[in-house]
Amino acid sequence: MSPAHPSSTTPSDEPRSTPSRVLVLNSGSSSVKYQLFDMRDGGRLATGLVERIGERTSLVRHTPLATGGEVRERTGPVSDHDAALKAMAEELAADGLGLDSPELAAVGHRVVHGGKRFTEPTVVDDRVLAEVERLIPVAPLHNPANLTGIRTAMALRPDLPQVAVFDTAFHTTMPESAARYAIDVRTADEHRVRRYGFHGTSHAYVSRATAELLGKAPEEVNVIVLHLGNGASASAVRGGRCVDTSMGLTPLEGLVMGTRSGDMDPAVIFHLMRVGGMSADEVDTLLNKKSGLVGLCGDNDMREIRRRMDEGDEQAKLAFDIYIHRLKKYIGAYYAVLGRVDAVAFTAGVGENAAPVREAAVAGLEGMGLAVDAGRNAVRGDGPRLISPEGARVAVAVVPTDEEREIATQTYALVGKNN
Ligand SMILES: Nc1ncnc2c1ncn2[C@@H]1O[C@H](COP(=O)(O)OP(=O)(O)O)[C@@H](O)[C@H]1O
Ligand SMILES: CC(=O)OP(=O)(O)O
Ligand SMILES: [Mg+2]
Repeated sequence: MSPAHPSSTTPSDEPRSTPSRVLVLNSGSSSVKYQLFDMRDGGRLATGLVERIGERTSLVRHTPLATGGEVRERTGPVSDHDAALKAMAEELAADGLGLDSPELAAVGHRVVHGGKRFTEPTVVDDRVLAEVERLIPVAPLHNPANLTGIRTAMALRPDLPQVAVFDTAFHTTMPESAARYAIDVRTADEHRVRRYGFHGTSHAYVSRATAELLGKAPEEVNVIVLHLGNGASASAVRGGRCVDTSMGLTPLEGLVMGTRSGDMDPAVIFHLMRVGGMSADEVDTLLNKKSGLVGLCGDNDMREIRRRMDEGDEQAKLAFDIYIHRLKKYIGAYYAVLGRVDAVAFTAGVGENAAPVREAAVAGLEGMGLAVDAGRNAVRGDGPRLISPEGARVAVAVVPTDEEREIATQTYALVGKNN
């Protein structure tokens, strides 16, 4: 692929090497996170985020790792995703790492909903854009932001491959018995109602990294992955392939999350509409944005919930107990689905940092071979680590996820293959 523009970062008299940088965009409903990688050595050149998009106090934070410069941070209104991506492009350009760089090989995008069709990372063309757009009704918080990210990057660098890496892809191996809801088959098929699952890039990465931690090949191990971030999901991975996951048609099903309810009797919705007089949109907002931990106790950050619990706050304690109860149910369910479990891996913001959550989730499961060693659980660290006692039948581990690196790896592999 030939670069479109000359760049200030590469003196014109130097021979140009094959482009080896990948920019990864993870656009959420109100934030854009980005990372720039040099794929020759896997080094991170820059990372950044734009938060609270659409508010007056949006935050832009850029960390120029390549130059070793100071973290740059500013607050002020960033009106929409388009503006957020322009802010990102400016920050990168200020470090000589702009999108016009001939060293950029591709942009990798996290796309949350890819339906049933996309089982692999895919170079974006009009057909892909149309399909991601068609799926907006089942990922209203995520797919529109993902599309804006792709379109803006395309406008800035029309010559560059844009690669979509789908949250749903890893889960397409689920058997029909796990993927189907027990509803009328014709209605389900007509409206493509089935369980797709999300956070797949993280579940794939963490299940592989867990096998590595155990010194085994992915094909040899069965792992339960607990991705506990603001959005949260569990998966059952047999020999490297996903056989069940807790999120469904949309990222609302399953575990208790920061702002989402997770599982409940679907009749709650009819009840709220018929008896509570709420509209479909109001119930949607209630369950996606005002439920979960924030709905139960007013806070969605596990740090704040633990702090309140330390002060004897009963509401925070109940929210924590409900969160843990659901988590434990999924561990049990996936143990049964897998039959044999080699490891349970905790990951994402809560899973990697909240030792009390890990301890409580596994408490009482000694009969299943699951236990946490208090000393090991209390150790803070960056890398994958075991927290189960020596000689435990089932390994319990903390395995930090790295969705951006995984997206970069998949993007670079695909672009390399196509060249
Ligand atoms: N030190 C910590 N202790 C407990 N919980 C933490 C800690 N750091 C982060 N978290 C939790 O992680 C959440 C964010 O997780 P993250 O995986 O970054 O979410 P997302 O990618 O969905 O935005 C926070 O809302 C908070 O609940
Ligand atoms: C799919 C999903 O829930 O993503 P996130 O955790 O980034 O909101
Ligand atoms: Mg996340």
